[in-house]
Amino acid sequence: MHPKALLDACATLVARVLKFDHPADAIVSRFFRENRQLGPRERATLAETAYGVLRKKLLYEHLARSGSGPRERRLAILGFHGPRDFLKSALNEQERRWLDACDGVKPEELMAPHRHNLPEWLAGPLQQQLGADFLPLAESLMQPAPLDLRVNALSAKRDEVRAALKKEGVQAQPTPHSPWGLRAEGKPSVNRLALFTNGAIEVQDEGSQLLALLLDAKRGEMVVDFCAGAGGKTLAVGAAMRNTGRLYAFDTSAHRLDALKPRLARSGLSNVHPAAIAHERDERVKRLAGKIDRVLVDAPCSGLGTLRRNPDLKWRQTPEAVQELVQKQGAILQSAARLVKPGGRLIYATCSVLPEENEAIAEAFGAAHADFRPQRAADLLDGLKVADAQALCAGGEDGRLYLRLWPHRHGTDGFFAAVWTRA
Ligand SMILES: C[S@@+](CC[C@H](N)C(=O)[O-])C[C@H]1O[C@@H](n2cnc3c(N)ncnc32)[C@H](O)[C@@H]1O
Repeated sequence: MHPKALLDACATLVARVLKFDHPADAIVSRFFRENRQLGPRERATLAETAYGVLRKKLLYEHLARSGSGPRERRLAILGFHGPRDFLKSALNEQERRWLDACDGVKPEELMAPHRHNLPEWLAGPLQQQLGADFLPLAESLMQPAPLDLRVNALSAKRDEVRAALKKEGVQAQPTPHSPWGLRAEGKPSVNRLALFTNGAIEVQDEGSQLLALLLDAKRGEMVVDFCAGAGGKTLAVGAAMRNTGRLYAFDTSAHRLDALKPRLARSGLSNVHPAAIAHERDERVKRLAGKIDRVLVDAPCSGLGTLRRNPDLKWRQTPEAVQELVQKQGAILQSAARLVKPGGRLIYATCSVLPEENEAIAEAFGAAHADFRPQRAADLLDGLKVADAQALCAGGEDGRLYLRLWPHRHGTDGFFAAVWTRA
């Protein structure tokens, strides 16, 4: 495709994602369906340009004020993902001069919002929470996430999968903490590999893998993944159970559970029982009360720990929506807790970085449920031989209570988990 035509297409896509009427990934997929002639490289440029603009929206809007021509075109130029020479061949002389001037702006000359690129309602609390670590977090949230894979412990060994990937031209390193993880170099498309279609690998952030590991579900147990969605964690838990016992995958969205089915078929698991529930107090939940060994509540949340993958979320979320989620999270955790049998384990997890969706929910639950004893996540991870477990945790008197993962510290999405045992 000619550079000029590609830049025009980028500007069109940027205009669409900036409407925020749908999630950015859905808008990008739709754009590709409408433009089937686009090759893989062009698609990568288009998607990364749109995501680049979402990641640095405040900075680019600030710089775009000084340019000329349509605003979306200026934003697409600033966020363009590709060689500078290629981009410049699509620009007129005036645009080239303007881009050079923009490239010359030094970070120290910028105002804080143009450096962190977060909405004020989010920047303030994060700054308060993190202090000097705020800017490193903001910077890490503007980077694309690496491609993490989870090796299906039921059917494959990590070293063998790593060697097989290498033969396919995919270089991958073992993830630092998850025993099931491989971090691929670059952005290889793994979906067409036999390793993927035969269920030996799934795409899953290392942080998600650690949540499933923390549940430590054993052979033959009764386990509930209360908010299973498309089953990312369900699949990891089912494999950890060695395809024995019974693993219920609940979710209120039948549509999301449908997406679990082909993944289940690939995985070779037959111990998973997906079930759509009407709400967290569904009859099915009541029938299983007090019978379950391990319950994972991967609660619906703001998703603000996943901004590397979903940069549009920072512009689409609102403080009001977070408050609604907080109510929901408390209610779901309380209902799901009823399932746990005496001696059983309960985990509350989110992929948010906000204390109100994390520690506050865990503390309120703990205060109201004396029969649930908090467990130190770091002790459990040590027991599972996870390297540097202490460094992955925070909270409690000794900083070992909660799993607390951060992109700038751990290279994962932002995750939180609290663990209890029922007395
Ligand atoms: C964070 S996502 C789950 C992601 C999934 N565990 C995974 O690893 O891929 C939260 C899920 O909670 C579901 N959900 C929302 N309200 C719920 C409720 N009241 N009871 C159960 N699930 C609910 C949503 O449909 C969504 O799929």
